[in-house]
Amino acid sequence: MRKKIIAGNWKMNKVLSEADQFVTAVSDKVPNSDKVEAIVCAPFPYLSALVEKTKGTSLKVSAQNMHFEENGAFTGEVSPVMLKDIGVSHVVLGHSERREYFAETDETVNKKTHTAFKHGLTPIVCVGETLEQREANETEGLVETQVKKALDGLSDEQITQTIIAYEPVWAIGTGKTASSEDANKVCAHIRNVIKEVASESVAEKVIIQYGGSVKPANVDELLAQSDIDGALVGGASLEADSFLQLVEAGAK
Ligand SMILES: O=C(CO)COP(=O)(O)O
Repeated sequence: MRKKIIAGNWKMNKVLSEADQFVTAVSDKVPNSDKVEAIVCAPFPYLSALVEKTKGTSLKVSAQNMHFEENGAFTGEVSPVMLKDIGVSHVVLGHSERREYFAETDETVNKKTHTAFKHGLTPIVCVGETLEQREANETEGLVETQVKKALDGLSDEQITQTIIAYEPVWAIGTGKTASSEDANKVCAHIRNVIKEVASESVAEKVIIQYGGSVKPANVDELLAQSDIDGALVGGASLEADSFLQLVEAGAK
């Protein structure tokens, strides 16, 4: 039985006092359970403070991006070495907003998955189609390519540890959720792709999240699906109460 992982992606939201209040309200309420894991993906300036504040609790702290190089002349970038050094455990890679606005490609996502593992960070790799691609029936092919390229060259052990987040772009921040059956179909397809590139036993272990307008009202139905092992949540992760409801749903 795979555990559920609920990750709240704050994107570019909150000032430090709000981030601090959120973690104060949430961290002690996250259960220490083998059924659910809870992660907050916070903006870079807060990571260090949040790692300190969550010590001794079950709430994990993730970055939302990083560079693939360890250091060097890359003004404005943050490296995996820095994230590891301050105690961050996870990093979101290839979010559709990074792909759309910041020229992230399958190739850079692949480089980043490799450096993430090199430095002991767990990658949350995002894949998903645009509305245009869905309407052209390209969803499965596109997601397959994104997954294969992101995981290229990783060992089976590393693939087992990778978290994949299926986030249809048209469902992000729009209030439109993929039906749980449609979301599950794509997540099951991703599991098949992993079976092909690694093995059945690896595919059975990999955590595949769904993301796109997940909220307390629809999370139970999504998590009840056979191949959806959690959620990557934007809007509904910004309020402590709503985030905790999502975590509770994952613990059921
Ligand atoms: O992009 C998302 C999480 O990474 C989803 O955002 P929303 O939950 O706001 O649709």
